[in-house]
Amino acid sequence: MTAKLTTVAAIQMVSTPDVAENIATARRLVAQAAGAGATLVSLPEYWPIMGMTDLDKVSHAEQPGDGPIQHFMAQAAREHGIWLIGGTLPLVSNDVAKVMNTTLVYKPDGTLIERYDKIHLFGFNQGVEAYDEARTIVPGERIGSFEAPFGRVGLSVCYDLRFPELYRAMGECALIVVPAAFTYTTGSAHWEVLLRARAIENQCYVLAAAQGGTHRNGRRTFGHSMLVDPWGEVKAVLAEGEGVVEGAIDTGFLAGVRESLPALKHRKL
Ligand SMILES: O=C(O)CCC(=O)C(=O)O
Repeated sequence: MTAKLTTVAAIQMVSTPDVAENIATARRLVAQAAGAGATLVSLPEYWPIMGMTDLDKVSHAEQPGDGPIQHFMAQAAREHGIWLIGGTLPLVSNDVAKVMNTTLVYKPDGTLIERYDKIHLFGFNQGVEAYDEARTIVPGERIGSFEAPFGRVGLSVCYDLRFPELYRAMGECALIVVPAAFTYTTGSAHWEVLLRARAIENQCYVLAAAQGGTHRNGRRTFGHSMLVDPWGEVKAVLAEGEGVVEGAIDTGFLAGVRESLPALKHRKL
């Protein structure tokens, strides 16, 4: 296979409770990424709505295939001719009190090609800081991936990053994406090491688009959107605030890492 270079981008946001405002921000940052040459762009987890209570996400959930958030994503993919990984948005679930935390993937012609519902729901209680996604989210049950021109792309969301068996179950991917809204507390301790570990053990690129900053309800997210290469090196990173992180997927480098250190072939289990 001839080596191929593809520019990819992670969008970092500090999303607000205002869906229209977040769509306007995403529109501007996706255009910036595409203008700089990215042909695959990922938005962060909960990019259309953050900084309220978790329960408020339920009232903003869209029906699959309908609503301003999905309309924007399909239109942005088509307008820029990019693969768009739509971070996550709240979609209605079969429980009226809960949503699915969902990644939708659009092809460059704006067609929806994949849906992944976050499987692992975050729970954390340190006394002053506590989260329990299971109160408002229904977990997904199906692994998500799709074929891009440079290879297979595996889908995961935020807390999923802590479960290496999910990535093994995807099969060999050239790229794993991790839209996230990591807490500042757990992110400063674990985010980079987990992303680099997933890249090293799966010998693939990892693109993580994050929320990064202080949201209107006072919640602080860790940011540090990044691209990690299959050797585990961080190629690009943005610590905090809105912006775009860009880098290249190099299939020649990927093949070289797998050839010189054939750990994936040496698996016994
Ligand atoms: O795993 C973590 O430390 C953070 C996860 C998280 O914030 C989430 O899944 O929303």
